[in-house]
Amino acid sequence: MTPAARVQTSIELLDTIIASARAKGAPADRILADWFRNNRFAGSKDRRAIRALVYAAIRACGPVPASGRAAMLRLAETDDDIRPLFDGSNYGPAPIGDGEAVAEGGVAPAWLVERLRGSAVDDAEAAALLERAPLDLRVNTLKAERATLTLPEPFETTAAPQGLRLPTGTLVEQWPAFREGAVEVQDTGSQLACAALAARPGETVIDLCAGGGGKTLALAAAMDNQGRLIASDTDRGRLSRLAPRAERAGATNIETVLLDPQREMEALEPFAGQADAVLIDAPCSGTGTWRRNPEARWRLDEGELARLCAIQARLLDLAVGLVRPGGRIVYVTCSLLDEEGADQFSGFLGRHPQLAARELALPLGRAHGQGVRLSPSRDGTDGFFIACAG
Ligand SMILES: C[S@@+](CC[C@H](N)C(=O)[O-])C[C@H]1O[C@@H](n2cnc3c(N)ncnc32)[C@H](O)[C@@H]1O
Repeated sequence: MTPAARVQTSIELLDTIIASARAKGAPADRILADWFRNNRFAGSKDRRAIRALVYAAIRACGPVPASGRAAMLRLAETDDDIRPLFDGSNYGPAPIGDGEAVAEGGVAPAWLVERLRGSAVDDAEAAALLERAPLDLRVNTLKAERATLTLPEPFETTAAPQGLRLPTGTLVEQWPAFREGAVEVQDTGSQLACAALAARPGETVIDLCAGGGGKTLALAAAMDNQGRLIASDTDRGRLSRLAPRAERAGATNIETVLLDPQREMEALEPFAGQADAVLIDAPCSGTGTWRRNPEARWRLDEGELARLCAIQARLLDLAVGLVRPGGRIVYVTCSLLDEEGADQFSGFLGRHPQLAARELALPLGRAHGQGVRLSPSRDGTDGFFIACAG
């Protein structure tokens, strides 16, 4: 493909991604993967270039752009290589017309920028939410140790006890160490969220929103496979991905429990008052993960945010009935919005005066409200709010 044809293809893909974001349909990654599968004439260099163009255009536009072309024109304002490719050549984009609409730039839609400012996220911190994330790994101590592990490519260690960092795009899935379960892909912030729970061998631990089990596997390793680790979620599809991952990781103490939304306690009743620790990795807006998923800014609206906040509050209250006296509840969101983090947690403590915030000794982050905030600009991790009550 010519460079101009790559730009035009990216514009058309952006049109599909924009329509899908408005309709809450397939995510950008899936749309790209489908296009690559159905258009084999695009070679690996074309695919790489198109992916880079599409994601750079998504990052360049704050609010949802009117069209893929307007989004690409926004990117062209900061990338001098793109503008000359609007040359009307075969398969390339038409020349730029006088006064043609250019999409709005910025970090996010205006209402969301306001909410971030109101959550003490300054402009530099907000901009860092859109930088490209490195690739972080966690060494799985059920199979290996960071100090002695050898890998095919050089790596740095991170502040997480078993964290490694490699350049974005490293193809770790092909490494024997990955296939054998010695390493897992996991952001350093996520690793620290697990460390905050300080799960110990022999304990009863509930990972209430386990999803595909990214954090469950880290908890199993911290527990050295000893004790009970209950992984629950309302999403059957996500939860079903946990078993093969656990097998690969050599994690043997995990029990999965599928929850009925609104009636979660029915399936969790056997564990009422039993848990030493409950991790709530709550569903949230994901503002802290825009580095990986910049298009999420276009999918969120105020109604959805309010809906997520209501679920978070309900899950926090529910966890109180699961912990034994003296047990601990760790609340985590990958968001920098206070309504999902510091304010949500304070509201929770206000409703449960028998509980108090417990101090977290994490190697990164800074105190925020009654918990800790991790941010891409200061900590080099995804954005998180993490707090512990007991
Ligand atoms: C942030 S994700 C969890 C990610 C997961 N812990 C990991 O590390 O890979 C939030 C999860 O909460 C789940 N969820 C949503 N509503 C829930 C509810 N009412 N009870 C339990 N889980 C819920 C979602 O299905 C989603 O998997």
